[in-house]
Amino acid sequence: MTAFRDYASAPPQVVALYKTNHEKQTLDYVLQTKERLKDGFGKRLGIWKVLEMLDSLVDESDPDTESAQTQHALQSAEKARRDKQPRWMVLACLIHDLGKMLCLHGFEQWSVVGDTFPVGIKHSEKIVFSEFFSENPDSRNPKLNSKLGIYSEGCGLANVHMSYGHDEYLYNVVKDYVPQEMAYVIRFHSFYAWHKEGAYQELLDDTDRRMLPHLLAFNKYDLYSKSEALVDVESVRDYYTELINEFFPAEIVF
Ligand SMILES: O[C@H]1[C@H](O)[C@@H](O)[C@H](O)[C@@H](O)[C@H]1O
Ligand SMILES: [Fe+2]
Ligand SMILES: [Fe+2]
Repeated sequence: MTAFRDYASAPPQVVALYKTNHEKQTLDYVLQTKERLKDGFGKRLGIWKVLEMLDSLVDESDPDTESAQTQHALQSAEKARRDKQPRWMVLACLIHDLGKMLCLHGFEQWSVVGDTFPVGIKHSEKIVFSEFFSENPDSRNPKLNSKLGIYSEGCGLANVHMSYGHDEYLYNVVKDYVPQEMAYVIRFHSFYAWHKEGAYQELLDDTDRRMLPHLLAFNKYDLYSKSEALVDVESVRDYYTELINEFFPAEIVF
């Protein structure tokens, strides 16, 4: 593998996913979906169990991995663990994509995976496949298509509606159990137009500036672990169940 995130030569399913995602993720869609999932699916599950449930889910938006999500989680976490990252960071790596279990509840991949972006504001050209926003109805609404849109300068990303997907869903599920840094990394890890490309500076507040280094440290494990050897699940199970138990009760509501 030569480079990660090479969307210029991405396979057709990646392009198709982003086309649908960019056309359908409107402010209305996001508000409705947040309301619909505000209490999740009301199902009590253990974190490790959800991780195992993802062992046949392959992310169609990702040009860099054909492995199932259970492996992606373990590869990211193992890389962070080898680097002696704090325990919260290793756990963040392990669970950050668990929100993809939305796919097991009938959500189509365009509504679950891929990079995220703010809605209710002009779409930045720094978002991958930004040309597909021409078919998003919000692009034709002058109120939603200006420099600040529905937001005010420096309002902070916590007050911005992001396109809905695995990040926002999981943030909502885990936010009361984990440290702020960890919740933040989970919520914004797919917002590459900001954390990698520097777009949307006008929305940031001090919390966002304080959290950015954690997000960038995390991103290294999320992205650059994808070409590594597969992890033998049984050999790391005890280590990770102990780590999970340090932060979470046996079951939480998904
Ligand atoms: O294709 C990937 C994948 O869906 C990741 O889970 C997400 O966090 C990334 O932003 C995206 O580029
Ligand atoms: Fe992700
Ligand atoms: Fe990931």
